[in-house]
Amino acid sequence: MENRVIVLMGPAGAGKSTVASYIEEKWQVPQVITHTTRKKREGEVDGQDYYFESPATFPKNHYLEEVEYAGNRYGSSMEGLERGWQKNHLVSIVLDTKGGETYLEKLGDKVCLLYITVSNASILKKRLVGRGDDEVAIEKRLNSAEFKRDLQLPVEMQGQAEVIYNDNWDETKEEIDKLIKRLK
Ligand SMILES: Nc1ncnc2c1ncn2[C@@H]1O[C@H](COP(=O)(O)OP(=O)(O)OP(=O)(O)O)[C@@H](O)[C@H]1O
Ligand SMILES: Nc1nc2c(ncn2[C@@H]2O[C@H](COP(=O)(O)O)[C@@H](O)[C@H]2O)c(=O)[nH]1
Repeated sequence: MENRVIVLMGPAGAGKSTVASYIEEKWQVPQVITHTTRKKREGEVDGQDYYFESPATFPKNHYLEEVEYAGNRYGSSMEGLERGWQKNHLVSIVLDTKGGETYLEKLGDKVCLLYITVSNASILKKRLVGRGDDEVAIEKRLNSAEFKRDLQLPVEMQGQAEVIYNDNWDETKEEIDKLIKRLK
């Protein structure tokens, strides 16, 4: 079987991490862990949700791509991807759309792009509040250029990415199950 990576993109709060956890639990598709300088949210675990870095340690890793998102740095490594592929030929990674474009450029048909969004963007803030995010961090995120950019799938990826509207979790699971059965 050829190695492939499902790249999950979409606006903050759309449900990218929720989908990544679901496909890991239900379909044993491991998640590639990325690096960030962002502060841990309550319940997040180093090495499980992210490799949490300081501004001093972040540049010491070797990245396939790295971005700044709402004032924090994020990066993913080829080593992380290879570690995932040692466990399974199909893995997933959660990236912003800029990272998704880089993956497509660098990895070509090894990449399966999946854009998760919602029909009404006003629900996104409610989901971030419900997740327990800090109020100041939510405002900073919602006002960031990166959040606004990721409200739409960039033109370059239109027609190349699957799009799922995660308005209703039961319906989303059905869509995801169909996609994974095609890729497995
Ligand atoms: N279909 C859904 N209906 C209601 N709540 C949902 C749904 N999907 C996810 N959520 C909830 O919305 C919140 C945000 O989801 P999640 O953390 O997966 O979003 P995300 O896209 O990864 O966000 P971010 O980019 O900010 O990390 C979580 O509390 C999650 O449980
Ligand atoms: N291009 C990359 N984007 C990444 C990476 N790791 C996470 N992300 C994206 O950043 C934002 C914010 O994430 P959050 O956990 O702080 O909510 C989100 O869009 C993620 O998809 C990465 O290594 N590269």
